[in-house]
Amino acid sequence: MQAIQDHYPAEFSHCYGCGPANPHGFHLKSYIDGERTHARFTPASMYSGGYPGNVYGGMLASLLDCHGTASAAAFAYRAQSRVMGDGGPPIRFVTGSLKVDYRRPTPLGVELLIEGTLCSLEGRKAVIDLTLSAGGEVCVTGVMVAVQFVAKA
Ligand SMILES: CCCCCCCC(=O)SCCNC(=O)CCNC(=O)[C@H](O)C(C)(C)COP(=O)(O)OP(=O)(O)OC[C@H]1O[C@@H](n2cnc3c(N)ncnc32)[C@H](O)[C@@H]1OP(=O)(O)O
Repeated sequence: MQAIQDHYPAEFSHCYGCGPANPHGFHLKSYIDGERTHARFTPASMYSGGYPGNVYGGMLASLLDCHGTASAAAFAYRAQSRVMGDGGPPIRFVTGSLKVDYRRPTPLGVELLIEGTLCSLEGRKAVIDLTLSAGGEVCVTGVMVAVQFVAKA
Protein backbone atom coordinates (compact mmCIF):
# COMPACT_ATOMS: atom_id res chain seq x y z
CA MET A 1 0.00 0.00 0.00
CA GLN A 2 1.36 3.43 -0.96
CA ALA A 3 1.85 5.98 1.78
CA ILE A 4 0.39 9.49 1.63
CA GLN A 5 3.94 10.84 1.24
CA ASP A 6 4.55 8.59 -1.78
CA HIS A 7 2.04 10.73 -3.65
CA TYR A 8 3.79 14.04 -2.92
CA PRO A 9 4.88 15.72 -6.14
CA ALA A 10 8.65 15.67 -6.65
CA GLU A 11 9.09 19.37 -5.88
CA PHE A 12 7.44 18.88 -2.45
CA SER A 13 9.24 15.64 -1.54
CA HIS A 14 12.30 17.04 0.25
CA CYS A 15 10.96 17.32 3.81
CA TYR A 16 13.50 16.13 6.39
CA GLY A 17 10.83 14.27 8.32
CA CYS A 18 8.87 12.62 5.55
CA GLY A 19 10.14 13.52 2.10
CA PRO A 20 10.88 10.45 -0.03
CA ALA A 21 13.50 12.52 -1.92
CA ASN A 22 15.53 13.51 1.16
CA PRO A 23 18.30 10.90 1.54
CA HIS A 24 19.10 12.05 5.11
CA GLY A 25 15.55 12.27 6.47
CA PHE A 26 13.29 10.02 8.55
CA HIS A 27 11.06 8.96 5.63
CA LEU A 28 7.96 8.85 7.81
CA LYS A 29 5.14 7.01 6.05
CA SER A 30 1.53 7.88 6.84
CA TYR A 31 -1.62 6.05 5.79
CA ILE A 32 -5.33 6.82 5.90
CA ASP A 33 -7.74 4.18 7.13
CA GLY A 34 -11.36 5.27 7.53
CA GLU A 35 -11.64 8.23 9.88
CA ARG A 36 -8.07 7.96 11.12
CA THR A 37 -4.55 8.24 9.79
CA HIS A 38 -1.59 6.37 11.19
CA ALA A 39 2.18 6.10 10.93
CA ARG A 40 4.72 3.93 12.73
CA PHE A 41 8.27 4.92 13.53
CA THR A 42 11.07 3.67 15.78
CA PRO A 43 13.56 6.47 16.58
CA ALA A 44 17.22 5.44 16.58
CA SER A 45 19.02 5.52 19.93
CA MET A 46 20.78 8.80 19.05
CA TYR A 47 17.43 10.61 19.48
CA SER A 48 17.71 10.30 23.23
CA GLY A 49 16.22 12.92 25.50
CA GLY A 50 17.99 14.35 28.53
CA TYR A 51 17.95 11.12 30.44
CA PRO A 52 18.61 7.64 29.07
CA GLY A 53 15.88 5.56 27.54
CA ASN A 54 13.52 8.32 26.49
CA VAL A 55 12.94 10.06 23.18
CA TYR A 56 13.97 13.68 22.58
CA GLY A 57 10.95 16.00 22.53
CA GLY A 58 11.94 17.68 19.28
CA MET A 59 11.89 14.33 17.51
CA LEU A 60 8.39 13.65 18.85
CA ALA A 61 7.17 17.06 17.69
CA SER A 62 8.63 16.46 14.23
CA LEU A 63 6.75 13.16 13.95
CA LEU A 64 3.49 14.96 14.77
CA ASP A 65 4.45 17.74 12.36
CA CYS A 66 4.92 15.46 9.36
CA HIS A 67 2.05 13.14 10.18
CA GLY A 68 -0.26 16.12 10.70
CA THR A 69 0.37 17.70 7.31
CA ALA A 70 0.08 14.33 5.58
CA SER A 71 -3.21 13.71 7.39
CA ALA A 72 -4.54 17.12 6.36
CA ALA A 73 -3.74 16.35 2.71
CA ALA A 74 -5.40 12.93 2.87
CA PHE A 75 -8.54 14.30 4.52
CA ALA A 76 -8.73 17.17 1.99
CA TYR A 77 -8.51 14.74 -0.95
CA ARG A 78 -11.29 12.71 0.59
CA ALA A 79 -13.46 15.78 1.22
CA GLN A 80 -13.15 16.62 -2.48
CA SER A 81 -13.93 13.03 -3.47
CA ARG A 82 -10.48 12.81 -5.01
CA VAL A 83 -7.86 10.10 -4.90
CA MET A 84 -4.22 10.96 -4.20
CA GLY A 85 -2.13 10.75 -7.37
CA ASP A 86 -5.19 11.22 -9.60
CA GLY A 87 -3.29 13.58 -11.91
CA GLY A 88 -5.23 16.64 -10.75
CA PRO A 89 -3.64 19.61 -8.98
CA PRO A 90 -1.74 18.34 -5.94
CA ILE A 91 -3.10 19.23 -2.49
CA ARG A 92 -0.33 19.96 0.04
CA PHE A 93 -0.50 21.45 3.49
CA VAL A 94 2.10 23.19 5.65
CA THR A 95 2.09 23.56 9.41
CA GLY A 96 0.61 26.86 10.56
CA SER A 97 0.70 25.94 14.24
CA LEU A 98 1.41 22.84 16.29
CA LYS A 99 0.59 22.54 19.98
CA VAL A 100 2.32 19.59 21.65
CA ASP A 101 1.57 18.14 25.10
CA TYR A 102 4.12 15.69 26.47
CA ARG A 103 2.00 13.56 28.79
CA ARG A 104 4.50 10.91 29.82
CA PRO A 105 8.08 10.01 28.84
CA THR A 106 8.27 8.24 25.49
CA PRO A 107 10.50 5.13 25.57
CA LEU A 108 13.33 4.70 23.07
CA GLY A 109 13.72 1.40 21.24
CA VAL A 110 9.97 0.88 20.87
CA GLU A 111 7.85 1.32 17.78
CA LEU A 112 5.77 4.47 18.11
CA LEU A 113 2.27 4.80 16.69
CA ILE A 114 1.24 8.26 15.50
CA GLU A 115 -2.43 8.78 14.74
CA GLY A 116 -4.45 11.67 13.36
CA THR A 117 -8.13 12.53 13.19
CA LEU A 118 -9.80 15.42 11.42
CA CYS A 119 -11.28 17.97 13.76
CA SER A 120 -12.34 20.50 11.11
CA LEU A 121 -11.69 21.39 7.49
CA GLU A 122 -12.78 24.83 6.32
CA GLY A 123 -11.37 26.75 3.38
CA ARG A 124 -7.60 26.23 3.35
CA LYS A 125 -7.43 25.37 7.05
CA ALA A 126 -7.50 21.88 8.56
CA VAL A 127 -7.37 21.20 12.29
CA ILE A 128 -5.91 17.78 13.08
CA ASP A 129 -5.91 16.05 16.47
CA LEU A 130 -2.77 13.97 16.94
CA THR A 131 -1.64 11.28 19.37
CA LEU A 132 1.63 9.41 19.72
CA SER A 133 1.59 6.10 21.62
CA ALA A 134 4.15 3.56 22.76
CA GLY A 135 3.08 0.08 23.76
CA GLY A 136 -0.57 1.14 23.84
CA GLU A 137 0.02 4.13 26.13
CA VAL A 138 -0.50 7.67 24.87
CA CYS A 139 2.70 9.62 25.51
CA VAL A 140 2.13 12.77 23.44
CA THR A 141 -0.91 14.58 22.13
CA GLY A 142 -1.05 17.50 19.76
CA VAL A 143 -3.28 19.79 17.78
CA MET A 144 -2.17 21.10 14.40
CA VAL A 145 -3.55 23.90 12.29
CA ALA A 146 -2.47 22.95 8.79
CA VAL A 147 -2.86 25.45 5.95
CA GLN A 148 -3.17 24.39 2.34
CA PHE A 149 -0.11 25.47 0.40
CA VAL A 150 -0.71 27.80 -2.53
CA ALA A 151 2.23 28.56 -4.79
CA LYS A 152 2.87 32.30 -5.07
CA ALA A 153 2.67 33.57 -8.64
C1 LIG B 1 4.59 22.29 0.63
C2 LIG B 1 5.14 21.01 1.30
C3 LIG B 1 5.66 21.20 2.71
C4 LIG B 1 5.75 19.92 3.54
C5 LIG B 1 5.22 20.13 4.95
C6 LIG B 1 5.98 19.38 6.03
C7 LIG B 1 5.58 19.91 7.43
C8 LIG B 1 6.32 21.17 7.79
O1 LIG B 1 7.24 21.14 8.55
S1 LIG B 1 5.86 22.63 7.10
C9 LIG B 1 7.19 23.73 7.68
C10 LIG B 1 6.77 24.59 8.81
N1 LIG B 1 5.72 25.52 8.36
C11 LIG B 1 6.02 26.59 7.57
O2 LIG B 1 7.13 26.84 7.18
C12 LIG B 1 4.85 27.47 7.22
C13 LIG B 1 5.28 28.95 7.19
N2 LIG B 1 4.09 29.81 7.14
C14 LIG B 1 3.52 30.11 5.96
O3 LIG B 1 3.97 29.76 4.88
C15 LIG B 1 2.26 30.93 6.01
O4 LIG B 1 2.21 31.67 7.22
C16 LIG B 1 1.00 30.03 5.91
C17 LIG B 1 1.00 29.28 4.56
C18 LIG B 1 0.89 29.03 7.07
C19 LIG B 1 -0.26 30.91 5.96
O5 LIG B 1 -0.06 32.04 5.14
P1 LIG B 1 -1.09 32.43 3.96
O6 LIG B 1 -0.94 31.48 2.83
O7 LIG B 1 -0.86 33.88 3.66
O8 LIG B 1 -2.50 32.16 4.56
P2 LIG B 1 -3.46 33.10 5.40
O9 LIG B 1 -4.41 33.71 4.43
O10 LIG B 1 -2.70 33.98 6.32
O11 LIG B 1 -4.22 32.01 6.30
C20 LIG B 1 -5.11 31.04 5.75
C21 LIG B 1 -5.96 30.55 6.92
O12 LIG B 1 -5.08 29.83 7.84
C22 LIG B 1 -5.11 30.45 9.13
N3 LIG B 1 -3.77 30.45 9.71
C23 LIG B 1 -2.61 30.80 9.12
N4 LIG B 1 -1.58 30.64 9.96
C24 LIG B 1 -2.11 30.19 11.11
C25 LIG B 1 -1.56 29.85 12.37
N5 LIG B 1 -0.25 29.95 12.61
N6 LIG B 1 -2.40 29.42 13.35
C26 LIG B 1 -3.73 29.32 13.11
N7 LIG B 1 -4.31 29.62 11.93
C27 LIG B 1 -3.51 30.07 10.95
C28 LIG B 1 -5.59 31.88 8.87
O13 LIG B 1 -6.22 32.42 10.01
C29 LIG B 1 -6.59 31.65 7.73
O14 LIG B 1 -7.78 31.14 8.25
P3 LIG B 1 -9.21 31.64 7.72
O15 LIG B 1 -9.26 31.21 6.26
O16 LIG B 1 -10.18 30.93 8.58
O17 LIG B 1 -9.20 33.15 7.85
